[in-house]
Amino acid sequence: EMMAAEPFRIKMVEPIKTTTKEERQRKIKEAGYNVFNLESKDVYIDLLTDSGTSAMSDNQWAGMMLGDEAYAGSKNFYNLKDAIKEVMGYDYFLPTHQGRAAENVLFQLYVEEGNYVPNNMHFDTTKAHVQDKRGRPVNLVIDEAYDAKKNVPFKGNMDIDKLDNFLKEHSDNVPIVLLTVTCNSGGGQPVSMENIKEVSEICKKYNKPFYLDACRFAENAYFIKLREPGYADKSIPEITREMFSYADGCTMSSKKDALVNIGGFLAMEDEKLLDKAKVLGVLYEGFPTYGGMAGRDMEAMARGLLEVVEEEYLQYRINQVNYLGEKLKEKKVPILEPVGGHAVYLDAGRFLPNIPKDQFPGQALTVALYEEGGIRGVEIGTVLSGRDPETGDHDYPELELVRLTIPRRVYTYRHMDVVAEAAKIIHDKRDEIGGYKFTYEPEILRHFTARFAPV
Ligand SMILES: CC1=C(O)/C(=C\N=C(/Cc2ccc(O)c(F)c2)C(=O)O)C(COP(=O)(O)O)=CN1
Repeated sequence: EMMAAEPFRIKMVEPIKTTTKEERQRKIKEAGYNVFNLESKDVYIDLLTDSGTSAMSDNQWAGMMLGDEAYAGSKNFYNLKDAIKEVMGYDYFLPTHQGRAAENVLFQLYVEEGNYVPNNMHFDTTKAHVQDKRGRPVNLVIDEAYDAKKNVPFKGNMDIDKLDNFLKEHSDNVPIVLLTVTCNSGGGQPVSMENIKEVSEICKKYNKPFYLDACRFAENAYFIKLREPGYADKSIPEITREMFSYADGCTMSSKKDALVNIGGFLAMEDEKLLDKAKVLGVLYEGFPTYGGMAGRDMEAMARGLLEVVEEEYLQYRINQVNYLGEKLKEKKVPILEPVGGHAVYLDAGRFLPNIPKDQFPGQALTVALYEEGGIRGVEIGTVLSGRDPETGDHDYPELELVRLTIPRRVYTYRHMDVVAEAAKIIHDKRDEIGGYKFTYEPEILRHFTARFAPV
């Protein structure tokens, strides 16, 4: 059947400027070789994150004009409640200003000093908020997740035996079990419905609350439809409702799979939990019918949740990310396989094998991408991983990656070609690339504001 083009036409554009290589070399030096310190105007193709960077639809923008900014009982809150019910099946939710705010509330309710919190893989804000409550994040993803060359359909899966054994040994010290869909730290890899069901059964066996980190739930559902037997003929909402039916609730950063620039929520089945969450919501986010957002933001989010589960959108979204991955593979640039739902992850460890982990190969490749093409990726490796609180040494992750994160409905296939070309040019001269050292290393979430120098 005919190939499909983008399921939209473009009504407004946001001009971007190219810069010269000399300008970029000066800018990145001034930024302490940390792309988080760059100004957006100095970035040509910004692949730092898919979080909050989506393009909204005309339907969502129209919703921005319908903000009911009542302090309590905003109609946008009720529209959002209906959208959450439609797509996730949950009756109760607490709006928050973004995903980490939902994590903050949930973990304050559940996590106490010394607790373990199992997850397939914690992303860094989830890890940071568990640690902020003196808990210990534990990653129990399947071993294949750490083999960048292994092409496995559901690489985000929790290792069920590991989880069972962990709970057998530590059950009294585990207040809650999380599952991140898709698994960002592992390469935007999906979790199968069967695995979600199995995690749910184990949590019931040990009587543990089970929450999904739902940031990229729609992309996860699309992979289930494509790859899992029995789901090819199901609609995306049928699949998403089944996913959430196995969990007690979810944290959600709407900045990803709700197609908005700000916002999030904590959703749950249990009204009593909502009552407890509301107390913290009032303290940290705002009255429970706005939760740190304007009414207009909630309206855009309600409409975004209904749009993100549309199949032709997901087909376009997943195919565009995969296109970049295929282009890079054609050019022999090492990437993590299979290509993720929201990003292509360059395998900096294989790309720059001569740079030791404590000289940050991912950081070196991120800097090179900016200098070569004005492209901003993000290091997902030793820098992001931070230091082990017990040993004080770097908390070395298995993989040294650079995430090329594709915003939703923003860039064209031509932009993908430019990114692949820049990566190829760097790959051809990779022996000239050296490592980096800290000149300033902050205490927590160091990757945001750290400064580096070439060793
Ligand atoms: C699976 C998961 C996330 O991916 C996530 C966020 N992700 C970001 C933004 C980001 C966050 C921290 C960084 O060091 C970073 F460099 C990028 C991202 O790009 O991937 C959050 C938190 O959701 P919030 O951002 O709405 O609070 C919770 N869970």
